[in-house]
Amino acid sequence: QEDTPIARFRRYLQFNTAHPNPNYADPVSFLLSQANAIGLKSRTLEFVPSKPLLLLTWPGSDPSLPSLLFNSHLDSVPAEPSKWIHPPFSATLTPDGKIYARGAQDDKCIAMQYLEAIRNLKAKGFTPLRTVHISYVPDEEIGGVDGSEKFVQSKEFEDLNVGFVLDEGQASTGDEFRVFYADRSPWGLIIKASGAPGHGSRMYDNGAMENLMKSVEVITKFRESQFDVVKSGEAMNAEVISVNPVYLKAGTPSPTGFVMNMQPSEAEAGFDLRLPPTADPDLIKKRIAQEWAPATRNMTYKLIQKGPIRDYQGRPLMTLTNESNPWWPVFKQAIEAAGGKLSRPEILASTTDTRFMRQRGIPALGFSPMTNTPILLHDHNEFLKDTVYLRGIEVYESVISSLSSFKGESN
Ligand code: MET
Ligand SMILES: [Zn+2]
Ligand SMILES: [Zn+2]
Repeated sequence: QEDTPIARFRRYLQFNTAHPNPNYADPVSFLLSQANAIGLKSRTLEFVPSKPLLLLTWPGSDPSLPSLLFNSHLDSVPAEPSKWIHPPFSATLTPDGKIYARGAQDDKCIAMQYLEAIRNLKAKGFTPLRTVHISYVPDEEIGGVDGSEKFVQSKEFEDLNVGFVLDEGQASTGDEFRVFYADRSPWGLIIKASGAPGHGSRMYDNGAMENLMKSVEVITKFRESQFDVVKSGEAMNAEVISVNPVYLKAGTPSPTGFVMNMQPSEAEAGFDLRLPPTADPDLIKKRIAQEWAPATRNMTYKLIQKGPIRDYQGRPLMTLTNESNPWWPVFKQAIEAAGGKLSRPEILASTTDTRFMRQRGIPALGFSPMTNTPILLHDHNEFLKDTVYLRGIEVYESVISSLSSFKGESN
């Protein structure tokens, strides 16, 4: 079997780590064998049975300095194989260099690039001043409750004395690398309507479907108001509140589908809501209770909040990207030293595990070195080009060597 960076990346992509039953054991043992080959220390933590967290360590020459943590998640979102041009866990490499796999961008690329960069730095005889850790965590895609959240609350994490974190970002369609100083907070919203059941032919008020559809209209209006701000150019996507319908559930099932001449007594809809870091969560909660799922329309709702919205001091979860964050210029210069350019720091439209580190006041940036690449996370036919992947390894060599050589004390 070939043993090149691309072959190793493809092997890692071939583990089926999709929810709801991600294979964690096999990718962890693969990563472990890679770590052993490179000569990194390793530990497998299990905060929840069968949900391993792999922690790799490259000790620095001054272990008293705060360390660096490079995080990536092991899991992936599901894929619909029939809608892909190549099977999502085949990691097919096309003649033009595209590697197709669920996870190619989100976020198995960085998982392997961290390792390849360290492999190369070691081969060049580089030794870090600060200790470098890599964490491979479970369950990010379902909120991180049994993964990063438990990890950052653990004694093991405390003992790492982490000074700065890099975690996943998102692809850039242009020549510049993107970097993210905050995420949006993810809420799941389930609204439920109930109403009188009745014959499909009858017209009456306050049916469950009618009540639900009224709410859907109200929410759609709010969605449009937010989207208009983006379309007019006043704000970026990630700077407004997004609310997108993700499922609808109603009707009386029959063997061939649904009973057509009955109006159901219950109807339900699910929404993905994302709040930018400075949004007021209480205001949106009020809006949900009063306008989106009002009891006066026989509606109830459930809000599923995943993770923190503020840090321990009650501040929005944001990492500074100016000179007052001593890691920032070091990171920026490392990108430039690798021949890259960073675009203006952004808020990430989606969500990552960095919110758990930022909650503790640890500076954390989102960064996945992919330029000239379509943004395909959670999409069909997710792919990454081999040349983009290999350039990313060089970028991390620069980033890891610069950050781990940084003498200045940050905290
Ligand atoms: C539900 S927590 C966030 C999981 C995933 N990274 C997302 O942004 O959708
Ligand atoms: Zn991800
Ligand atoms: Zn994802």
